[in-house]
Amino acid sequence: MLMGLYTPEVPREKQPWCLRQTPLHFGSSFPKLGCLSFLFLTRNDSRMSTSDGILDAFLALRYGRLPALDSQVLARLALTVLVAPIVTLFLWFTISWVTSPLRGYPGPFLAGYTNLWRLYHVRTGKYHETMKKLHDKYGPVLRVGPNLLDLDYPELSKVLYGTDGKWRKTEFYHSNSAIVNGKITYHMFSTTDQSEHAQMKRPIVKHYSLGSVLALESHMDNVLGELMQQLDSRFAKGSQGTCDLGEWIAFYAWDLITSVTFSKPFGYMAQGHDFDGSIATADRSLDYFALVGQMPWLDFLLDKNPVVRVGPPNLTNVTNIAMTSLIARAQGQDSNYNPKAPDYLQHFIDSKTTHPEIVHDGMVFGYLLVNLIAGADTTAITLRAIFYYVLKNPAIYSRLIKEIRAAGIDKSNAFPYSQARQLPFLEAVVREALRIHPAVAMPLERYVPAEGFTLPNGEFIPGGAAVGINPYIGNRNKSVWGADADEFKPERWLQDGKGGETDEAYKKRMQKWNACDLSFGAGSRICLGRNLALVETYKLVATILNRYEVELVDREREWETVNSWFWRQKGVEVRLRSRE
Ligand code: HEM
Repeated sequence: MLMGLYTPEVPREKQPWCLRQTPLHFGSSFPKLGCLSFLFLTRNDSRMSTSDGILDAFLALRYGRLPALDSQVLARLALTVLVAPIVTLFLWFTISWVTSPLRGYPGPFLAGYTNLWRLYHVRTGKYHETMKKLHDKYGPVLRVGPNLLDLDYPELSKVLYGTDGKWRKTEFYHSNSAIVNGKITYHMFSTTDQSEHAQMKRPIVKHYSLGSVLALESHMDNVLGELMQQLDSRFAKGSQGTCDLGEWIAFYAWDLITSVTFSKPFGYMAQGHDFDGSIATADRSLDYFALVGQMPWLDFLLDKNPVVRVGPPNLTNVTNIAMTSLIARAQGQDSNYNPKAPDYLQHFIDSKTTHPEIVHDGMVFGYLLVNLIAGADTTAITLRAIFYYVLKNPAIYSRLIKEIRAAGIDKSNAFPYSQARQLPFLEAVVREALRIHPAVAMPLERYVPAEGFTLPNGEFIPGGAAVGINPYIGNRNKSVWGADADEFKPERWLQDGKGGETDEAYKKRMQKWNACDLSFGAGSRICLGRNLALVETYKLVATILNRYEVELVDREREWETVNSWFWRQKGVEVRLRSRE
């Protein structure tokens, strides 16, 4: 019977979308199983046997002929219609579980049985911690879903996240999409189609190179100027209240991304709060994305259904700003724009001319939204992690201050990137903060290519199974980073003078670590904005610490973190004093 239900001849990618979300070997059998459950539930009724009652009901539907059903039969039919889906689901999950090729992989029983298990753990906001404990218990390969393995093999990053595009993103990413002209439209981050992705990326990728990002430095300096002015007047001079630096970092990151994108800050720093609620709404959207991604078909029920839209919340103001800026610029009426200081909007509009066969207005709009949605919170998370860990460790703080102050940059100016980038301890701090607190802390899911894959421990994963490395797990793997992998130790990124590490050995170690560090992802889907994020980060940290003495209000207090794909934090409260 099982063989009859299984239809391996239908290629997985040709199966209906919702069935592709199911355990890989059993997906197309769901409707057959449903019919079987229905027949099973109706089998013993003397008055509505499978051969008469169901036939009658079928004829009624097909030819409009009313069957001769009495009330008992109708009650039985109604009950069956209600119970059949439940029985079907139960059978479906059970048979899938029993016959799954991933069945031998270790993990909690429920995880292998249903994705609801993962959905529950994502909902707690502590997904990464649970997974870390489970890896400690079960080892490097952990079954976290009927068709998903979480791998603690950071050395496989180059394979899973290669440049050949063979390991396709899973449908986890699909809910980050919109319906445009009646069609679901994905953007560069959410498309799982590698050729569509390459086509989207080609026209704009050069604008994210380090050289292009540095051409935006004047925008960044303006934003830093505004930040210093606000921090001076609100916290560092006069009545000295405490400053929620974590919150101000978010204002900075959002104002900066809109400045480099539209030549106009959102205005969070000027107003001193999330005045339009967009920052909070972005958090809610991420909550939706992280949850629904565990069972992607939910997005069709909650967001893409034609009747009532339930979620995620709309980023109305963000989309409005993108739309009005695009229209004003296209009509030559954008008073914020200075042609001598180009911005992303101009680059995107120009790409319509350089790549007319690919780029249209809808894509320009998509590029703008990706910049705003992917570029602000991620950078803010990294900056918060830097300040939190540095301020918690007085020795690290002193060493960093000494290095920054020795550069001799006037404290009333924004720190130039060219100078900040030459500070080795600052670099070590940035890299360590990205390692210990990656902005993305859930697995970067990919499908194993058709031929399958053999793990370093010799186990084989069949093609079509989903796997992922979670940057949080990989970045704390003790065999790569050492026994102290859970500690914040920037020195680990420097050449070990005391241990007598040779230049050659240091170079080799860095090569290995660079290949294992997934803080920005890797390969063809590596973070597009990493240069922008790093330039922003170096400049902000150096500027603030050059200008102010900063201390945590309570060095013993832990911050609060919530993991919704982005691992965001709350509570970096500081006192600021302008340096003499
Ligand atoms: C410190 C800050 C940042 C961190 C830690 C970060 C992290 C990441 C990670 C881990 C991915 C890979 C996701 C995956 O493979 O599933 C990613 C992708 C991406 N990031 Fe970032 N990001 C940061 C800043 C930015 C900025 C500033 C931008 C844009 C302005 C940006 C745009 C993107 C885009 C477009 C993708 C998708 C790339 C693709 O699929 O081709 N990110 N980021």
